[in-house]
Amino acid sequence: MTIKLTDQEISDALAQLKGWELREGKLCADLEFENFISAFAFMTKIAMHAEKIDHHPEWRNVYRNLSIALTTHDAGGLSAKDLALAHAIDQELGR
Ligand SMILES: C[C@H](O)[C@H](O)[C@H]1CNC2=NC(N)=NC(=O)C2=N1
Repeated sequence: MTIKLTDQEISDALAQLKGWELREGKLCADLEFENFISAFAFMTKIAMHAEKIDHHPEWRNVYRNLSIALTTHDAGGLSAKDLALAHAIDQELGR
């Protein structure tokens, strides 16, 4: 069972993360790319990383837009794994 972050831990983490916000208990970001292929190429890179760390995003892609929501199913909320994946996504974005 993965340990769920406390509200304080989440608040502290959000202060470190730019472009992410808490929505309905999930760590969310809305991204816009140059075109569909750029968005999908990004998703492919993140998919490979997610598989490597065995932690997967919930996401919705419409054309060049990608909405990401991170949560840890077996913690019933946010865990350190979500923060790590958010940082990996930001690194891939170069932000
Ligand atoms: C069986 C498999 O290891 C688990 O389902 C992993 C895979 N990826 C996961 N991803 C996310 N976001 N939350 C999980 O609890 C989770 N658990």
